[in-house]
Amino acid sequence: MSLDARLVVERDGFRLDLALHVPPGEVVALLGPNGAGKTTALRALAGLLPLTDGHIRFGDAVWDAPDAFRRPEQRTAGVVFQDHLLFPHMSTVDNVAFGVRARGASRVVARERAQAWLDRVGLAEFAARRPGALSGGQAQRVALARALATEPDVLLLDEPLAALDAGTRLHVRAELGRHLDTFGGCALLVTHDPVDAMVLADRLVVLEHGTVVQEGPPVEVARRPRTDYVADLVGLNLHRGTARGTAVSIDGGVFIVPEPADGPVHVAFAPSAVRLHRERPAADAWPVEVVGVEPHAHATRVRLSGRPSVLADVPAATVADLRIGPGDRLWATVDVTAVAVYA
Ligand SMILES: Nc1ncnc2c1ncn2[C@@H]1O[C@H](COP(=O)(O)OP(=O)(O)OP(=O)(O)O)[C@@H](O)[C@H]1O
Repeated sequence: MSLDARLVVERDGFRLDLALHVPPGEVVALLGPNGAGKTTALRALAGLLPLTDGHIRFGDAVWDAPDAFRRPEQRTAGVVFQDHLLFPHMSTVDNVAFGVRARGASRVVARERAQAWLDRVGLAEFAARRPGALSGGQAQRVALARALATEPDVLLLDEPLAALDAGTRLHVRAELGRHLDTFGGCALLVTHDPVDAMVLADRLVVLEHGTVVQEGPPVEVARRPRTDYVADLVGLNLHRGTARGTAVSIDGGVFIVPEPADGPVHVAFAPSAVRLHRERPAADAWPVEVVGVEPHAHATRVRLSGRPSVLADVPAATVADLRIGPGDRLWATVDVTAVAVYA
């Protein structure tokens, strides 16, 4: 059964309007900048926030609609929040058993299932510990076990890895990925982190100001960003221009692209595809001024203003060779084979 929703939530001048259809087995990542409405969407799905308008249905069951509202415990959803919210006075196994009990299982069945799930997340020996005696990564895995132990139809994950340090995050992400692969229900993951989204999700839905600005498979979104936020997220230069054949006018300059097009287009390319020169090397080079130089991964990232302005990742040797520094005037070219052009 699928999750089908149109989430409209209005409050204090903010409006979320998001249509979602998630078939069983699909993992959807909701991405977006601060205040885009991601948590609002998740809270509405969990039943912690009523809709202003729209509906939430799982199969034939109506979770929210103008004339119906199911409380959180009446929805077959499992929720994992960033701060995992385990009960501090209960043992780990009781924390996991709690949700199972709340859905009507006997104490014995709930404990058995909780113990089995702790085993699956590799924490069997921590069953008797209180949450205060667990590390952040362990607590997050307990929260995941607690959500999955209820055998939810819909799994809602709100920044489940955000509170973890980089090393722990890597492990918990891999483990979460394994559980999501075998999870047969619908999963929604809210995240700021493009890596989490790319690794864990089958589909990305990008929200800005409460509305969807782009959605699609991760590879597609990463190759063809449609907003500055998405371009920044996936680390590409993005420009909008008007194409006439292989010439695209962008910001008053002319940019040569590999494939002819006509009309309004997006032009995207990686900073590593930009080449910098002291002397004008070719007719398609354009003048740029260096406005920033900073280390970036294994290269140096150079911010350049011009028509268009771009980011360039250049090897340290090139920076030294050209003596690149703020205020320098250089020429830029782009490896055209690395340029994506799309309407
Ligand atoms: N309790 C609240 N009462 C009124 N407005 C709220 C409340 N919580 C959030 N908002 C507003 O709703 C909008 C969306 O917030 P939301 O927390 O859903 O965004 P988000 O995409 O999850 O952001 P973040 O990435 O910062 O967590 C924001 O404008 C926010 O100020």
